[in-house]
Amino acid sequence: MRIRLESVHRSYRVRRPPESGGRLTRLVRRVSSEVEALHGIDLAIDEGETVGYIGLNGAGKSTTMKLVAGILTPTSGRVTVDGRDPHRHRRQLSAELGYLAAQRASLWWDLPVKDSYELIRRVYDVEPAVFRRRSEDLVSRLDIGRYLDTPVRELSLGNRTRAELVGALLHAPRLLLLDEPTIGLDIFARESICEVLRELRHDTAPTVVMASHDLRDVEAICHRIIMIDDGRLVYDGKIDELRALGGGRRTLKIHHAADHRLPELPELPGLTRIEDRTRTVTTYTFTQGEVPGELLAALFRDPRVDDVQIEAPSLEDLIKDLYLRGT
Ligand SMILES: Nc1ncnc2c1ncn2[C@@H]1O[C@H](COP(=O)(O)OP(=O)(O)OP(=O)(O)O)[C@@H](O)[C@H]1O
Repeated sequence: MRIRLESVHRSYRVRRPPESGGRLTRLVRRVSSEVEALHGIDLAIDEGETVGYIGLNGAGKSTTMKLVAGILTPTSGRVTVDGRDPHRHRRQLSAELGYLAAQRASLWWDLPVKDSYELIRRVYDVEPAVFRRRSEDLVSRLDIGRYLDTPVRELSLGNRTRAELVGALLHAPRLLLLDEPTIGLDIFARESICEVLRELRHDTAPTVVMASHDLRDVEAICHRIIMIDDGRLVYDGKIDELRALGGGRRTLKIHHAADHRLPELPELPGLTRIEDRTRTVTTYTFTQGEVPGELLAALFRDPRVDDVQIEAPSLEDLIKDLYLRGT
């Protein structure tokens, strides 16, 4: 499905104790004010794209997801999904939408997992044979077969999230909104979820928007990153383009004996010592091609140097840079 946001603003009205006044007044009186969560967001996501929507706490990610799902309406501006207002056409949209959010349970809390799935089948009118094939496949890939008779409320967070993901995919949605799908999960739960999401691309290829703090998941699933900060868009591009922003930048990490004084590295353009050095690791950044081979050879020959690593910056480093530059 195609998502468009045009100059979208969204604010919330909040009621707070007044700034001034005695303790009693502050206890009982409330004044209204507005919190602006989104300040004019423009974005376009096309059919079948997999987008990581990232931002710090309170940046406006969940607000955007709720606008796209039609749960909220913008204060001003326009949101459309396949050309339609998702709030006004919420019923039609729900047939095409899978929405998974840590704070929003879709399965029935007191029912065994398999009964919730049967209810979903009926709500979305999925043909029994198609439903059986799809549910067996998802249940086995997410490894939750042994919990099908367990009420949802008794599941651990990891198993509940896996069960919720099956529930969100049973009707083969064309749009999948994932709000922090792997938060608090162990490595096995995260990996099985990421694998299923990755395979979707070759299967039903829905449009996927995943809000996440976890860049490993975003890297594993998404081809594009949209980054917001304090309700404003600060980056929109392919992950490969973001990596290219790092250019030939590399880090040189020298692992050495505690407090070993390294020979002074020559003053080279672009070779910068990083100040977070520990007693056993000293780090520099440099531009590829600007650290001479003989310097590396000298480091390798030094008996008190244990290891020398040259690395491209991680996605996390590049994103930190973007925040520092953009704010
Ligand atoms: N129901 C609400 N009432 C009042 N303010 C709200 C409400 N929901 C969100 N906000 C405010 O809007 C801003 C954006 O919140 P939002 O939940 O969209 O951010 P987020 O990027 O999803 O954050 P997080 O990563 O912490 O989940 C924050 O300042 C938040 O406090």
